[in-house]
Amino acid sequence: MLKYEYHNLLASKHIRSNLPKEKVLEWIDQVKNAHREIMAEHNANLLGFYDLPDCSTKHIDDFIANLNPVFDTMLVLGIGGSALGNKALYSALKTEAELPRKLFVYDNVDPVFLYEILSQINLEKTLVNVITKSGTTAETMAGYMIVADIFKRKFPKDYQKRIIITTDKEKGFLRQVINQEGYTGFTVPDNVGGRFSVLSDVGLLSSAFTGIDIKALLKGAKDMREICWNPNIWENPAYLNGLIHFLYYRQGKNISVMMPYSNSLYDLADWYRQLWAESLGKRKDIKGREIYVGQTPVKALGTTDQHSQVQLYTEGPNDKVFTFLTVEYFKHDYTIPNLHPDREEVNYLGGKKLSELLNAERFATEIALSQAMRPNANIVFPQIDAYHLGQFIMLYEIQTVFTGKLLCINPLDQPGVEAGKIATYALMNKKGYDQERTEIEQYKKDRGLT
Ligand SMILES: O=P(O)(O)OC[C@H]1O[C@](O)(CO)[C@@H](O)[C@@H]1O
Repeated sequence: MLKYEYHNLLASKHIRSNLPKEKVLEWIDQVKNAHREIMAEHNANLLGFYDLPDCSTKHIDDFIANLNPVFDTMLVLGIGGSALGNKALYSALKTEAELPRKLFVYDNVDPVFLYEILSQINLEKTLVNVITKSGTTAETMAGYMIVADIFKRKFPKDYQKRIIITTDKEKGFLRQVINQEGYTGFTVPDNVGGRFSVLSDVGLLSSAFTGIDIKALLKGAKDMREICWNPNIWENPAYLNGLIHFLYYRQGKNISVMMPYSNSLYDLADWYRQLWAESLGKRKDIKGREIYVGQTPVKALGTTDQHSQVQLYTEGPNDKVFTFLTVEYFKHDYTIPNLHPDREEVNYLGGKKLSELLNAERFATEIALSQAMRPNANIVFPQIDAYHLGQFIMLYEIQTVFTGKLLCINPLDQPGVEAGKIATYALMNKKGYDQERTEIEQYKKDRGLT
């Protein structure tokens, strides 16, 4: 299992913090309530992500088994929850698991980024996967229309076999496109929100395509879920970590830094950023009262950011909780040769493994932060594989929903994203947004922009 090391989160002789174990214990009743609410919502079928590890993957296995072997690349067009999990899994495993097929994810509308991707892939060998739960997201729609147009022109006879679409099972424009064009369709379950959907078809299909062991991924998630059903916080890392982050947040630690000591896990921190930010950053509580809550997630990379961020982390405002991601075993490693045995400046490194240096530096940063009274946790991956990634995903999904309960907000919605989407529609002349367009024109006038 992943190891969750939380000793540097609680006050001790090493961490002078305002969070002794006794303070955590004062919250046991609220934890029980939150647990009861989560169980009730799960029983009412509202928390679909809990059940994803039990779902059959036969449709994915069959699709991959029958796929034209010419395909060696998948291009995902999606954004947010329809992209970040796919990227995180692929980046984590592409080298460690020596994946046989490639994945590109176009999750922006930056034209140069699209050009870059299209100039690197062989269209003949590329399967396009358009992923959007709502089927309306402007960024994904724009990418879809450009790429589908290219494919239709280049492969007029069989473009339908080169594009697949993952979207709601009934709703939305793209479901109609699937039916009209004859594309193969995959489904984002109703009761699974975008940022919780990586273990559904959204993330499983691209993973299975690239060669990731999706059974192991789901098994990891399932094993972590078993642990995290437990209302006892000392045996439930999702609840304990959620509670501690919540209590620190109440003490003014507004920032949660996730710092993998592994380039392969850096995109996993990006996946976490969306999960934590979109789920917990809320203006209103569940009763509709304005509360403006949320802890800002930040990603940092060890050791790289030791030489960029750690000065701030140790001596700047004490407003952060840190989470290291550590890897015990790296499949590919190097021994540093003792190139200058008589030079003290470097001979201490000779004969050591790079992974040994990496993990020593991780531990050194833990010590430095602890000495500076900065609470920090460590999540240890015995190795980077699908099984442990599945555990990590389930751990953080449960932690996020649980923390949302403690904050008395709805961790499953994202009303704040709507304002930007509506303004974009108005600016791009989408039908039905005349009122907003008029307001924007006025705004531009007031700012002297017209
Ligand atoms: O899968 P969709 O519907 O295209 O949404 C993409 C992303 O956009 C959001 O709705 C808002 O950013 C996210 O919650 C979601 O993951």
